[in-house]
Amino acid sequence: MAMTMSPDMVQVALPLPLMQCFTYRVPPAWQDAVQPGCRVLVPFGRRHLTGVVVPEAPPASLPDSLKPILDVLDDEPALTEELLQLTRWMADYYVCSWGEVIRAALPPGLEIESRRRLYPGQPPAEPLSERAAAVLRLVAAHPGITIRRLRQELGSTPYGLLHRLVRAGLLRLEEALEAPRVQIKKERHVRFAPAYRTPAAQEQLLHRLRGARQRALVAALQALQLEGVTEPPRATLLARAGAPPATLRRLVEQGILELVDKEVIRSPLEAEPPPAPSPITFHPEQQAALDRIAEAIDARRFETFLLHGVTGSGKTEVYIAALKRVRRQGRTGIILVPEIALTPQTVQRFRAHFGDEVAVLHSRMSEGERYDTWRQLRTGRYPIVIGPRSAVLAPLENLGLIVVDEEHERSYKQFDPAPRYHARDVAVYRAYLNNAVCVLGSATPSLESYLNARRGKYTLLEMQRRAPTVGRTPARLPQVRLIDLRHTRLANGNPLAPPLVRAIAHRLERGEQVILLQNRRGFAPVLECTACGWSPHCPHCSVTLTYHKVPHQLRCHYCGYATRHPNTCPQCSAATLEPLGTGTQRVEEALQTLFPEARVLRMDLDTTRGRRAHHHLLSRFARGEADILLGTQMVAKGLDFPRVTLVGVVNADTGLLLPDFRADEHTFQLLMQVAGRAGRADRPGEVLLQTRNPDHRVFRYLLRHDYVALALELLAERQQLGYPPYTRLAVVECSGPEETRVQELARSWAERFHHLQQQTPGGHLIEVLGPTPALHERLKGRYRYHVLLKAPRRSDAPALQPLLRRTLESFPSLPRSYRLTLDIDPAGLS
Ligand SMILES: Nc1ncnc2c1ncn2[C@@H]1O[C@H](COP(=O)(O)OP(=O)(O)OP(=O)(O)O)[C@@H](O)[C@H]1O
Ligand SMILES: [Zn+2]
Ligand SMILES: [Zn+2]
Repeated sequence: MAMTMSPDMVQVALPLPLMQCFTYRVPPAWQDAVQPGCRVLVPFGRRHLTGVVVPEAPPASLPDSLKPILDVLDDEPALTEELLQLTRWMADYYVCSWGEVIRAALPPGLEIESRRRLYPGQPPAEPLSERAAAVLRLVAAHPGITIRRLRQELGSTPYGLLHRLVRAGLLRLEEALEAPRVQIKKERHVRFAPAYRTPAAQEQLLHRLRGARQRALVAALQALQLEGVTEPPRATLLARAGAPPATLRRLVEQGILELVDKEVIRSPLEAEPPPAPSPITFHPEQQAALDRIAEAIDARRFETFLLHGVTGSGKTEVYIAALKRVRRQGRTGIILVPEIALTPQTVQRFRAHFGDEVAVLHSRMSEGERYDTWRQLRTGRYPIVIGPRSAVLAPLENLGLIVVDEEHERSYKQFDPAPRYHARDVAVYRAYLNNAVCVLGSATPSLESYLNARRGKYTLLEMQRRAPTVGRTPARLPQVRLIDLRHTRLANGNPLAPPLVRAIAHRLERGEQVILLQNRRGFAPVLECTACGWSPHCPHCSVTLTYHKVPHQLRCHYCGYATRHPNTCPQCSAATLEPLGTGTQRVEEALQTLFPEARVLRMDLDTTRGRRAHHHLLSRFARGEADILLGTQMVAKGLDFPRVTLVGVVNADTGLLLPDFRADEHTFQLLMQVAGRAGRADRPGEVLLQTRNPDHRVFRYLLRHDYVALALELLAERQQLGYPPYTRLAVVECSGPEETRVQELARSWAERFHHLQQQTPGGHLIEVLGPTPALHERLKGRYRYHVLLKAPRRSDAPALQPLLRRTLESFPSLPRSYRLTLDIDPAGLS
C-alpha cells in the first residue's frame, strides 16, 4: 500500500457501517501532525466522529467545499502501517467497513463523539399531549439528557415529536462533544522542592516549621525517602503522616513540597509471575514438531503449521518453546486462546516462562485496563500478548509467531457486531504479512484447517501420544464407554444412570475428582402441560422458555426475558406442568440427593456473571475444595487437573440434533475435548457418555479416539453435498419488526445480487439460495430471513466478495429499524 497522501487532503475511515472512506481537508496547522494511522476528529452530518486517517488517495472528483478535520488526536499513529494493511484486507474479505474493522483494533472507550442533548426551554403556553408532557417532565428532571437515553426511558418517542417541541421553543437541543470514556489514569505524587532535597535543608526546615502537622508531614516524607520511596503517592504520604490534605496544600503553597502527576498502569495481572517451572525433556513427537517450527522461525519464513496433538500431548509446551525461539530473535508473539476466563492455567504457564513480558487482554477487563495494556503493547513494553480473538489485532510490531490454541473453537468467529471475522484466518494472514510463523493447535482440528493441511497449504504436525508426566510412565488416553439410555431406567427426574452414579461414588470414595458436562443451563429446557401439551414460549423470540428453579422463573436464553412460573396451565387450567429434559440445575439437584456429602461446583452462565467468577470456581476445584465440577461446555476447555479421573457427559446427544451441517463435527470436538480432561496424570482416566443414539458415528469414532477417520468421512460427505470447506458460504440476514417486509427485502436483495451476477462476464458462479426464515425465525422481537450464497468451487470464491459489495452499494437504503447483515464463512446456519 503506497503512501499517496497529499498533505492538504486525507482519506478518513469512520466507524460506521458504510463501505466508503471520506475525504477531509487538512487545515495548514495540522499538516505536519497528520499521518496515516492517526485518529482525527471530523464533522459528519450534524455529528462529530473519531475516525482514522488511512493511506489511500482521495478520489479524482471531489466536491468544491471539503469539510476540514477538527483535531488530530494522536502524536504517534494509533495504527501501524501493518495494522492498516491487515484491517484493510479484513474489510475486503468480510465485506464490511474499514472503519468498523479499525474500531475493533483499537481499545474501546477512546472515541470522542458528539451527542445531542436536550435542555428545558420556555414553559408551554397551552396544554400538551400526554406524550409531549412526559418528554418535558423527563428533560426538566434531567437537563442535558441525551436523545438516546430519553428514548430508552420513555420507550419509542418519535423524533418528529422532539423536533416539534424544539421548534416551538419548549426544548433546547445542543450538540456537544463528549470526552472519551477512558482516560490515562494519573496519580498525584509528592516530593521535596529542589531547595529542600538535601538532608541539611530538611533538618533546618523541621526546626523552622511551626505547625505540628506540617512537621509530621515533612518527617513522614523523609522516612519514606529512607525506605527508598522518593516520590510517594499523595494518599500514602497523608496516611503515613496522619495529616489532612489542607496541610499538604499549605506546604505546596509555601514552595516546600511539589506535586507531580504520574501515570498509573491499570493491569488485571497479579504482580508476581509464578515461579519458573523445572525444565522438561521433550518426547520425540514433541521434539520433531518443534524442530519443524523452529526451522521456519530461524529462516524468518511465513509458514502455517497445524499441530494436531491429542489432549495432553504437550502442545502448550511446543508453543512455549517456539515463542522462546522467537524472543531470542527479538521478535514478538501473539497467543490466541478461545476464552481467557476459562484458561487461567494457560496464562499462568506462559507467565511462569516469560514473566512480565506477558500482557493479557480479555473481555472482562475494565476499559481502563484494556486501554493501558493496549498502549503498553503499542510502545513495545510487552512483547507477548495472550488473549481471545480480538488479540489477533494487538498492536505488536516485529511479529514472529502467532499461536491459535484450540483452533477449532467457534468462539474465534466474531458474530456481533461487525466485523464478523474469523480470528484464525486473520492470524494466518497477519503471519503472512510479517514473514512470521502461525501455529494452529488442536486435538480435533476444524475440517477447514485439516483439509488445508492435507492439501499442503499448512504443514501438518502430529502428536499421537500423551506427554509423559515427570518421572512416570506416559499418561494414557482415557477409556471411553457409552451408557445406552434406551435400555436404562432412570428414576423419576433423575438424569444420571446407575453406571454413572456408581462411577461417581467410586471416585468420591477414593478422593478423586469428577467433571460432569451437561451442555444446557437452567433446570429444564421445556415446561409442558401433560393435559393439553401447551408449553410456554418467549413473547419476543420463536423459542421455548427454559425453566430455572433458582430463582423460580421461566427464562428466554436468547433475549433474557423472564417471567413467573405459572401454577396452572394458562390454556386448560390443569395443574399439570412438567419440566421436560435436563439442565445443569437439575443435575445439581440430583447430585445433592444422591451424594449429600459431595462438594459440587456448578459452572454455567448463571454462576459466572462476576468478573473473576470463573477464576474463583476453577481455583477452588484445583485446590481440591470440591469433588465434582458440573457445568456447560465451559468445563471442557483446556483444564489440567491431575486428580480428575472421571468425566461424565449427562446428555451426549445435545449437539447432534441441531439442524446444522457442522453438528457432528462440533459434537465430536466438544466430547473429545471434555474427555481429554480425564486421567492426565498418573491415575488412569475414564469417560462415560450417556446417549440414546449409541450407534451414531460420532460415538463410534470417539470410542477409538479416532479423529482422522471421522474427519475423512465428514470431508467426503461435505464434498459430495457441496459444503465448506469445499465451498465458500456467505449468509445475508435481513431482519426487522414486520415479517412480510423482512421477507420482501430479503427477496429483492437476492434478486439484485442475481441480476448483478448475470451482468458480470462469465458470471453464474455463485448460487443464490432462499430467502428462507432463519432457524429461530424471530429473536428479540425481530423477524429474520436468510439468503444463502454459495461459491460451489473454491476457485470461484474470489468472485463472491466483489459481487456482495456491489450489491450492498447499489441496494436502496433500508427503512428505519430494518437491518441487513452479511456474514462470510458463517459459523453455523442458524
Ligand atoms: N515432554 C514432557 N515431559 C513431561 N511433562 C510434559 C511434557 N510435555 C508436556 N508435559 C506436561 O503434560 C501436561 C499436558 O501438556 P500440555 O498442557 O502442554 O498439553 P496440551 O496438548 O496443550 O493439552 P490440551 O490440548 O489437552 O489442553 C502438562 O502438565 C505439561 O506440563
Ligand atoms: Zn394445559
Ligand atoms: Zn426471547
